[in-house]
Amino acid sequence: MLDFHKERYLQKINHRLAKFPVETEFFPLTIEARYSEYFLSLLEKVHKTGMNIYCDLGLLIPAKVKAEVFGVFVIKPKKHMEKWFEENIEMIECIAEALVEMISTEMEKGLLEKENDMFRMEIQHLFLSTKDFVALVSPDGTIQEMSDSFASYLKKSRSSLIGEPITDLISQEYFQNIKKTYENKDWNVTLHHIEEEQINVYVKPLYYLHSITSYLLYFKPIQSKAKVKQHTVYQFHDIKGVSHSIQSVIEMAKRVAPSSTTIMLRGESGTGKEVFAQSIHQYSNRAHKPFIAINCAAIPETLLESELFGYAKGAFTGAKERKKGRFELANGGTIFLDEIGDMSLHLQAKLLRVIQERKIEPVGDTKSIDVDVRIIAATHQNLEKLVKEGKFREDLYYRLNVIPITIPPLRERKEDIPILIEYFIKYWSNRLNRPPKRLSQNVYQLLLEYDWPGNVRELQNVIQHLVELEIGDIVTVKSLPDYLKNQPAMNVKKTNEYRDQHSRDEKDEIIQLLDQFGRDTPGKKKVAEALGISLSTLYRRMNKLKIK
Ligand SMILES: Nc1ncnc2c1ncn2[C@@H]1O[C@H](COP(=O)(O)OP(=O)(O)OP(=O)(O)O)[C@@H](O)[C@H]1O
Repeated sequence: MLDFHKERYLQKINHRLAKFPVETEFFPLTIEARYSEYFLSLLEKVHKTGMNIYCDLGLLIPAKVKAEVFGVFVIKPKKHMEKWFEENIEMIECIAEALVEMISTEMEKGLLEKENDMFRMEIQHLFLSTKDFVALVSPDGTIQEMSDSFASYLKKSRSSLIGEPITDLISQEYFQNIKKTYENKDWNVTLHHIEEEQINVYVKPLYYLHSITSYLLYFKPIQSKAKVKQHTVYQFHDIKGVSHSIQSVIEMAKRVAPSSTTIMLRGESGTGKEVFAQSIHQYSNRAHKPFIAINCAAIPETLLESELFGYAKGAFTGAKERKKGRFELANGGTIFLDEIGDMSLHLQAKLLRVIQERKIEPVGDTKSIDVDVRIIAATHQNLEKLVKEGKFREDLYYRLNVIPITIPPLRERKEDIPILIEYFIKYWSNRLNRPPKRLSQNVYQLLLEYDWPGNVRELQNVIQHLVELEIGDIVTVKSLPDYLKNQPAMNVKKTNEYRDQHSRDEKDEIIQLLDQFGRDTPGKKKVAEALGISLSTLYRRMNKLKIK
């Protein structure tokens, strides 16, 4: 994205040319057709050739970034100075060209820095979002980056590990072996932090100009010992929201949590179904037993069967030993069957038997095993429609739908947005090690007006993005993703309470910015820029809010 500060650059040129009787204007390539055809054709010519043109309108110099023309500076004589201009054109051209060149260099540098920042951010994002256990280590053994999931696996925070020596995790001897590696190698290591945990580490040295700049280490727990996630992280107090609708859902969930009744969680994607499932488990007397989650849509049918019910030794090629299924692993605790609407009819029949008989039959085994598991199912689909279409068994539907709990979409409980914003800002600032930011009034407004099709998960992602991207203390509209910036004006009916609170917030915000940037015109210009509004709008708001 091009960062062209037109006013600043024009000021720069005019300042340097101040002692000459000339004036400068800048024209982007996309200007309105109110200019004469002659002038437009000149602009086009400069654009196409990338060369200066001297004509009766003045001197036209192309403004370029990375050899691409993005606009044209026009330097023309002041009134009655045409003759002087003509006589001194060579000197003016020489100075002006050098100035335009300087601007280009400055912009290219800015662009490069921006690209570097973006690249760094993308890399960071990758390490934050990948489920793989990876670390980037410098040749002296310092951890430069580490995936969040690997840090969680080590029960540490990612930021506390970055900058630390890798030899805190693996032995010095292994690290020396890694350094001797010049191709992908596969080592078997024992991590210091996890007793008796055998883990494979693959090494990929990264080169720049024939020398190693870092090592990418890819850790993989040895399959037979790989653990299924059994712990929960959420409890009811983690469910943020003040709306009547979310509060009554929490109340209902708390009421039914202690018993072992089957629960069906309904709600759009990202509304918090898994958060509720974990909280219900934590609130039940099974809390100290396992909570096992499985996403029925994410695993192919053949695998899903053995994942759910396990398999006997020799059940198929590769089944070298008996494997427990998730139902068995959840024994005494809770199983969370996410995206139940995506389960095949064949597996639905098997699941129905488990519910009716409280027994499971591992694949390739004739003996069944007793299990005592509470089932919490979830779906974003319309199960009634699936039943009608013959895609979901009616008998299973009734068995699962004993207690349906529907979590409302975020757009129907907008009162929850402010508290969620505050919560996620705190969460991501801590997690990313950034000072907490504030949102400008306009950003706040746009977030309140947006429809949130991805619900709380989407809001969380947006806030993460803002905390990561914004350099200043206040997040302005500029930093919002385009789809939020450009949303059509919505006719959200704000309650008076909202409006009052917002006026107070807005007043505080403007006063704080004025204190920061100053109350003179340049200061106010900066305030307006930070708020993403024009100077005149700022004056109007100051008047309305009685700010002196
Ligand atoms: N009320 C809430 N308070 C705090 N965080 C929430 C809340 N609701 C959802 N979240 C967060 O939003 C994200 C999505 O939640 P979750 O995975 O439970 O949604 P889901 O309904 O199960 O989504 P999907 O159907 O796509 O699996 C999680 O990171 C969770 O922490």
